[in-house]
Amino acid sequence: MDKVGKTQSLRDPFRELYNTFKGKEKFGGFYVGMRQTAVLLDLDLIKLVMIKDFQNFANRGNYYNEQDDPLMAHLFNLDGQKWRNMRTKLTPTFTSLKMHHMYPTIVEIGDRFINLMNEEMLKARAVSNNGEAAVEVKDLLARFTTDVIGSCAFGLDCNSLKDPNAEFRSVSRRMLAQRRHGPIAMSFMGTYPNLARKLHMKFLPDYAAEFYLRVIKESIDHRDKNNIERGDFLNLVMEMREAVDGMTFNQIAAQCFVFLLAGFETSSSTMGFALYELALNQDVQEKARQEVKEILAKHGEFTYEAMKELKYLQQVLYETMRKWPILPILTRLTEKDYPVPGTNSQVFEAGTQLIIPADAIHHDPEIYPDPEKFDPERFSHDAVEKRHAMTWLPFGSGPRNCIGSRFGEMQSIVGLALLLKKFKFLPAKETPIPLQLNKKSFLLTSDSGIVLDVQSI
Ligand code: HEM
Repeated sequence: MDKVGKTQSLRDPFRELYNTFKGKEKFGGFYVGMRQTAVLLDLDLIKLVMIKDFQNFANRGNYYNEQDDPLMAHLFNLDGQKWRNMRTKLTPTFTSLKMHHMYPTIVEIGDRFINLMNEEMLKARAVSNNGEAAVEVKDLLARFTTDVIGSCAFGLDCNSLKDPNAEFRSVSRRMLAQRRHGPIAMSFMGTYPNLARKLHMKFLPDYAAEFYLRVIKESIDHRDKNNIERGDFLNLVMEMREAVDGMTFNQIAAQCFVFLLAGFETSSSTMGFALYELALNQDVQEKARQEVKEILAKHGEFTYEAMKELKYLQQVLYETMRKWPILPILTRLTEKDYPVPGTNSQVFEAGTQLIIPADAIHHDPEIYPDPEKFDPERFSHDAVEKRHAMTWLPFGSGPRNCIGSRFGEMQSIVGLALLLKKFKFLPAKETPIPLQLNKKSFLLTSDSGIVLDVQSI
């Protein structure tokens, strides 16, 4: 583990551990500081933890300090009854009906995104000396998803597509690139949360907290002053102020913060990985493009129903998320002592941190033969039916899974379909093969963006 952040990324030690002990043990263990940690190696045990015996593993046990760092008391970090109440309140955000309503906005922003991609391609070609138009696509994708989540969830125009240095995008970019603390302080906060809170230790950099709190406050004030009701996420959380157990401004702001952050970063990274794989696998790219063209010709325009018919593109997305799960490991905390079924009286003691090595499972050759191969056929209906339910975990699983999975999937499919219709993606001279990962990030992300040769078709 001490190589993580230096020569290894977070996924690497878990792959090693999984590959060494899988099939021999149901779990492997070590200590992080004073905390007992078990890495689950058995799919049935993972299913028990995430679904069947979920009541005993509902928490993640992440550090947050509500007093000094209020934005971090969000759904991903909350535990216990606070999490349960909040999850119930936020669940209606992405019902089918709401997704249907948001869809035209995503396509509209998508069209602007395509224009921007075109401009960037022309600019790159104009300065190229080898005929390539080498474009860094990941930041463009993040500008697309920032505007989508800003608009769909908050009715905000984040302006990221028009202006690359728009405050919204630049603060988010800086915050994701730099951490407030190094690994020692992070481990201290995880191991001694109560002491860390007494020491007023925060997670978020102050400039980011100030920015997000200001933007969220301005949005709420604007809606209050002008009596605006839009039926979106912001509306939903604003209504919670009036409930008997009403939420404070800081509690609302924390949920807005995590929806903004998770809304753009996860989907844009996933789409970046998808384009990278499509550039290296031209046959897959062509097949996906043909599907997009056929479905669009059939429907005449890119409607919600048309999007739902893009089955092969969905397989491309699922295979991308198998190879490149944005959260390479998932975590749960043991609440009460748990005798591990099928073992010789082994017990997860209360307080044991459990790790589900999603990335390692996704690369197990016994589950996915030739795991480095990018093969969307792995996600045909029949192939999926034959696999254990815990073999694909990009959105986690069970009651604590990703609350925005359907929205993330929808915006990724729309973005990819619009891109494939207009552009062809190829590796550029400076595209690193294999892709280099950012070793300091908790999230799986490429080291220096994703540069591809973009051609119009
Ligand atoms: C491709 C896109 C996305 C990926 C790959 C992704 C992945 C994940 C994963 C792996 C988890 C942890 C699940 C677990 O522990 O079982 C998670 C949780 C979460 N995600 Fe996503 N996510 C995506 C999009 C989104 C979007 C669009 C939103 C909101 C707008 C969102 C909001 C959240 C929140 C709030 C949680 C915490 C849920 C809880 O603890 O109750 N995610 N996500």
